Amino acid sequence: MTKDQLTEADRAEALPELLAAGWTMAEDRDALQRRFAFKDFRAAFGWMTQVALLAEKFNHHPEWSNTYNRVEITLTSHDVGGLSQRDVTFARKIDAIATGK
Ligand SMILES: C[C@H](O)[C@H](O)[C@H]1CNC2=NC(N)=NC(=O)C2=N1
Repeated sequence: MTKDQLTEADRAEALPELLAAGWTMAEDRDALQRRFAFKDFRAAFGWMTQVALLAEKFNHHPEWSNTYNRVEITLTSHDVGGLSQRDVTFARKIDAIATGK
């Protein structure tokens, strides 16, 4: 997987699907953000635990915060200073876990 920041062509290919799924582009930086709401804290933290294990497996880590049943998550690649293919892949996997796929 490339270590580079996404090109315009990469973005045109990958972003529409993620934006349709509920991700938004951060206003102040090259990053993807999404808010998730779960039934309760247990469900939110259980999901976070699965995402944390995934993050360790892929050595790609989210910026996130949790308040009771809500999680706000930001994906960006610190080493390239913006979005890389790793963020796209991670976002898709995160969505798959959240929807139980
Ligand atoms: C040393 C280690 O490989 C780096 O710190 C990794 C870990 N997880 C990471 N996660 C994210 N989102 N961006 C990075 O640049 C990054 N770098």
